Amino acid sequence: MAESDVTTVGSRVWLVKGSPDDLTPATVTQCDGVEVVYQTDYGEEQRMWMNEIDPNQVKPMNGVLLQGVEDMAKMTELNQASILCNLNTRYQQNEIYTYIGSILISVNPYKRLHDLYDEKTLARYTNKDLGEESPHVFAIANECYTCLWKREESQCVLISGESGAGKTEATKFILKFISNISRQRSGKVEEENGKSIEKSILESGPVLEALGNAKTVYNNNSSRFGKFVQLLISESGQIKGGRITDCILAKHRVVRQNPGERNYHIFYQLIQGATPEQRDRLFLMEPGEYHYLNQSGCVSDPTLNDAEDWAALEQALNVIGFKDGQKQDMMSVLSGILHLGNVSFMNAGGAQVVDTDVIDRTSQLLGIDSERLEAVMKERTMKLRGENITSPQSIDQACDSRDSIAMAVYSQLFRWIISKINHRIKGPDDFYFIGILDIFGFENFKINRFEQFCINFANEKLQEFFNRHIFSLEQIEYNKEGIDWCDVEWADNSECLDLVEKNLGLMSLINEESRFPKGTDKSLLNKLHNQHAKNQFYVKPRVIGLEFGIKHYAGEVMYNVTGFLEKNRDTFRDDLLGLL
Ligand SMILES: Nc1ncnc2c1ncn2[C@@H]1O[C@H](COP(=O)(O)OP(=O)(O)OP(=O)(O)O)[C@@H](O)[C@H]1O
Repeated sequence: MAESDVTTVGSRVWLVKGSPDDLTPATVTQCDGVEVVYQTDYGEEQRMWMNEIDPNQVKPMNGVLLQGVEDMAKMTELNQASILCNLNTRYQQNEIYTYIGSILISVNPYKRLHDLYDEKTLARYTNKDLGEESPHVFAIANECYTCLWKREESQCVLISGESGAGKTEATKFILKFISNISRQRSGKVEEENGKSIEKSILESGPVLEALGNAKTVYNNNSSRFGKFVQLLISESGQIKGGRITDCILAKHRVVRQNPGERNYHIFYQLIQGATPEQRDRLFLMEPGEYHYLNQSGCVSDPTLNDAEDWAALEQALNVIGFKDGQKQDMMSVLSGILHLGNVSFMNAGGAQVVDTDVIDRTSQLLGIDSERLEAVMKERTMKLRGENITSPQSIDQACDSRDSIAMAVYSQLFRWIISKINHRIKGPDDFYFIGILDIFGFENFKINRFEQFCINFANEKLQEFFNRHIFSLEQIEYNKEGIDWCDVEWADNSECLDLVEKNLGLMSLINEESRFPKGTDKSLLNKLHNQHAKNQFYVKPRVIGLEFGIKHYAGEVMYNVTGFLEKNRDTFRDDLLGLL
């Protein structure tokens, strides 16, 4: 296509609004010789008299952008507008992947694109140099794989993006590609054993998703934990084993969810998928009858089939090698957690359990003594001069203890399952590995709580790593090799991270206030405001309420401090389990 002018119908142009960098892509939709109508890509219409068109306000779009550019590192005009415009042009052509150098940008199509991940495509990207074929997640996987030998060191794929961007799906495609190439390298003798380890690694996906993913308002299969999957590769190129490292599972979801969101998938899957005998043994009821599932007003999602997913989970557990007894124990613990949530309290000189049958069922399912369980929730025991002093708890405190136990039990179950998977897939560590890091994405809701604070902090850290890797370390390397380069300006987020994690930073103030017996969310907020109001990355709202804000690399997020101290304390409370 020829370079467009700015008045011919169909031409693509940039409309300049305000500063020269503030560009909006638009198309000429009408021109009668007197007036020109521009339709922006964002749905707005702008009219101009032909004789008043200012070349500084309307610019023809560069020809290459009209078709879309596969590698944006090759674009002469590289700014936010041209990047977005190029991604949009390609997206309209069902090209969801675009490179910027060796970085792959993926736009979530939210629909299955024909042939994009089939056998033929797998073959097309195998053993090719990066850039030889059009951009694809398989090309990145292939590059990682071949770099094990080219660079003689382990490789890592870092996947980042906001919640719902497609990180977990990308992780699965990378695993699929590497497992396919590994299979091709298999010698006959090793084939059987290798196949089962590789299958177990692939099947760990549905297990981890059932336990660690949940429906949120952004994504109906949102990861609420981070994972680092390592594939151990042999010198001859086969997957010989793997390792999964999890980080910060959002435990609070087990006991409370925001409106329209759900608890972890596995609870609903168990209820919908259990056989009648299992239902009886586990005292299962409908989701709406459990306090831990009915608070958000959402127990199902039309795009999720819990019964089918339960069947897939059972099959995955079988492939990984979970024994029947272990699966039954897992189900009992899950049902035990649900029943624990239904334990309620009344006031009679301190918290008393309303219905002891619920406690009995819970303790039977969790395999613990019912009197001990009741006592841990009703009473608080402190050691004073070597003596144990017991005092009754209020209803709120008892509910708090109940929820802490539920969260701790769930997180232990999660850990236990990951350790079982790791035991199954462990392999020799004598060559290099390919690591894939997939963590929960950046979030900015109407109301953001402690969970979002932790998630966004993790993403901010990841961004720092990315910046260091792409910009700082690269520039150091250029200097070392005496390569002539001009300074690249990049948004350094280290000061924002200092605000959160340095001495007297937000994190340490939250920890300090959590240890303070008289600390409240309000007193925490005052301390945060007093200490950091002048920090350029901190936002102190003009009207003082319950919020403070952080100017993250991905945008400003306001956090509501309600529950900050309670949730932060919960992270230290796994030791409650030790009491049982
Ligand atoms: N390449 C793709 N093709 C088709 N659909 C996709 C693709 N990537 C993602 N999706 C769709 O988008 C949904 C969200 O993707 P995914 O769960 O991978 O997001 P995420 O970035 O991991 O989110 P979170 O941070 O919340 O875990 C998927 O359930 C799927 O429906």
